Amino acid sequence: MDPFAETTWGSRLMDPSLSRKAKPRTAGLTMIIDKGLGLSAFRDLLELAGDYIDYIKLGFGTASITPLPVLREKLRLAKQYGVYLYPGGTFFEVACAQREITGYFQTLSEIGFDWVEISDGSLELSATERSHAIEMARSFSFQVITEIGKKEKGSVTPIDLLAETFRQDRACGASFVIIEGRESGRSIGIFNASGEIDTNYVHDICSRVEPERIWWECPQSGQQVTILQLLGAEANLGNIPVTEVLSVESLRRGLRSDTFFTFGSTTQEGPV
Ligand SMILES: O=C(O)[C@H](CS(=O)(=O)O)OP(=O)(O)O
Repeated sequence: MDPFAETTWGSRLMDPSLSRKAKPRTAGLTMIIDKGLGLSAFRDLLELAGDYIDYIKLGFGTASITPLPVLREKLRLAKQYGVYLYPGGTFFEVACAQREITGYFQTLSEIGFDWVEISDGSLELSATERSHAIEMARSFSFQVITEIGKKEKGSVTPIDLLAETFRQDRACGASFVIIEGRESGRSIGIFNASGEIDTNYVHDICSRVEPERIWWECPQSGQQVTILQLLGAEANLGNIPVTEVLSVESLRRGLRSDTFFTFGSTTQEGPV
């Protein structure tokens, strides 16, 4: 039970209709990256912050080396807390390189996943191959997230190619499109070598696609602040470290100095 919800001010503070929509939501989504949490830590995380987590990505191909009973329990717990669990895009790319896409989707479906990620960060997929993969995932009844961007250091997707890939992914049935930021958030896509954001590029992207369908991979705290200040509290954020969920939610609600006057305070003038 939230102690603040019991108080007059607290009930207003925590009222989702005033600040944050309750789950399941379609905006202000938070995706976190799980790189190998054990079951106790996973359960703890959901117990503490399940209300603020929309998606959990099992990073890389870790789903395949997690003991199956543990994986199944993670899926069960995630569903119990209204969180969508899905394997990272690299796992799909491994299956792709092995020409095992059908087996990949079949296996994930049998285990009980509902969402998959289609990406080509480490390999080349033609536009036709990419569309085919999305459509095949949809034929297995998966909800699809795609990702745009190469994992190579210094890689930036030209805006025309990004917009066209986005348009095509959505036409094939992708629900959301991730802008690649990796776990580092450096020297890739919207980030320079120091992790600073190219805000012009971000605005260009938003002007060319449906911004509400984008997830911005933002592993670093300063990057989360910048994106939320630029795009608003309802921007979708991804690759959030497991220890940062409450911190990101605090940013969204103006409960941290960085966004205090942007989202938190409704009366910014005059004495308290
Ligand atoms: O989980 C993955 O496969 C990778 C990990 S990272 O973001 O490149 O560090 O992410 P994805 O966005 O799914 O390609």
